[in-house]
Amino acid sequence: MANFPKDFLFGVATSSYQIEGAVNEDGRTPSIWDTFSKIKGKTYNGDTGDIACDHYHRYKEDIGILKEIGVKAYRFSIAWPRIYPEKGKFNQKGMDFYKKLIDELLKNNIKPVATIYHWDLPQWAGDLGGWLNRDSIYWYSEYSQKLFKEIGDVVPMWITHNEPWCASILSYGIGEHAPGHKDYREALIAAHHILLSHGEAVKIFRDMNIKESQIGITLNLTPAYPATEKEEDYLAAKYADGFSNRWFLDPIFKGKYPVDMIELYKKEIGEFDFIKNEDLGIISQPIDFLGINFYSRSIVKYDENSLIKGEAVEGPGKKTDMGWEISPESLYDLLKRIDKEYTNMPIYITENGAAFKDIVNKDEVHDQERIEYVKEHLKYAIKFIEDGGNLKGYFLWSLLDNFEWAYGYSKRFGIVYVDFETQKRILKDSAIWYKEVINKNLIDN
Ligand SMILES: N=[N+]=NCCCCNC(=O)[C@@H]1[C@H]2[C@H](O)[C@@H](O)[C@H](O)[C@@H](CO)[C@@H]12
Repeated sequence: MANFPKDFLFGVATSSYQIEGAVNEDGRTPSIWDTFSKIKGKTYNGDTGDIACDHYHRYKEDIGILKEIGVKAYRFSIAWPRIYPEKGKFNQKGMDFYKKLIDELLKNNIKPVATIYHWDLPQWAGDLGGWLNRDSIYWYSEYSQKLFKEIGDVVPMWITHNEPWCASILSYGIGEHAPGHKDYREALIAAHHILLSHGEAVKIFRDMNIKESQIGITLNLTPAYPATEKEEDYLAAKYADGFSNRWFLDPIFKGKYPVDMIELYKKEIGEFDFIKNEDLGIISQPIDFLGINFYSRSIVKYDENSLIKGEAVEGPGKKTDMGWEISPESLYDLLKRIDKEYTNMPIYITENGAAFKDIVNKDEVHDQERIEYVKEHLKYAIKFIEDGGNLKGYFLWSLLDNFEWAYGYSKRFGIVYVDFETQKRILKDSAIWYKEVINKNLIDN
């Protein structure tokens, strides 16, 4: 048996484009994901977020489920295209949806945790170059300042960005996510402007002196391990760590980009002329907490021909339906590393969870693999806390089965099953198990 601290914050997480639907309602205009998902071949089966979990209309029912599970906090994201459907034009109706959502959460004694940006950039911004345009920091500043004014007093935890790595590298470099570009220089420019917009939003938040509220950022961090004891594989792991983790951690916590990665990238992308003198000082504004999204680790072997001198090899552990190795001990390694090398400010695991092939049988879903996945990761979370680690909460990804980006509806991460034909919700065994963990504040072995 392993106990959590008494004030440990148990939550679940979702994001706007993945669950809301209602993409043309109350003034919302398209995001880059509305556009991208309609391009043939970009998403599994041509799936889009047009309807998703119809959460825009069913939010009261879904908050009722949060209440039933007993979560203390709910991490959701705000759809920028609902708030500013056109450049510079605020949409009160879009804002009113989130005010109603937050009111319902507070009525149910659930702490709202708002992510300002979870990848659904308004298409009007995409048309102006998106995150490649340095003006994106002004568009984002106007957006975040308006949110702080409208709901700053009822949202105790703000997350500026969800996974800058995915919003830049996966989207402008690898091309798997919107807008689907495959240009590594673009990817680093986008990453820089996203980080810069984070720093500007933190400055605005501080200047507004919003009481009883904290601000941070969520990074997806993937610990990298060498495939063998060979020196070249250790080098490959170092570069993989720079590619996934240090490129974002270092500017935020050390006020500089990692020199080894700048040297490595310079050959490919040329000069870093998009970085202005004052930028790193803005990016490294002090924050109140770090959000970490953890799913798996990477194991790499040296590869002379790859940009980052390495290629991933399959790990020995069991896999989730995403093909990601289940490696809970890597979460412990990661947390210890962050604590030792970066910060001992409060950390929240803002996403952790797994996709498995769920089968409905007489309105029940026996997802024991998902229970085991979450249980093992929570055990290592407790181990870190028992070491003195400043881990303050855990948000399970996700509340509902939802639109899994390029995988569409083919991958189910929810602890609540969604029948997308009928929109019926069914609590999986993992939801019942999580309810018990929260209620008892401990993990049974
Ligand atoms: N190097 N490297 N690799 C990074 C691999 C990215 C892993 N995917 C994520 O973190 C996304 C996060 C997202 O917030 C959520 O919107 C997604 O639904 C979940 C599930 O996919 C996770």
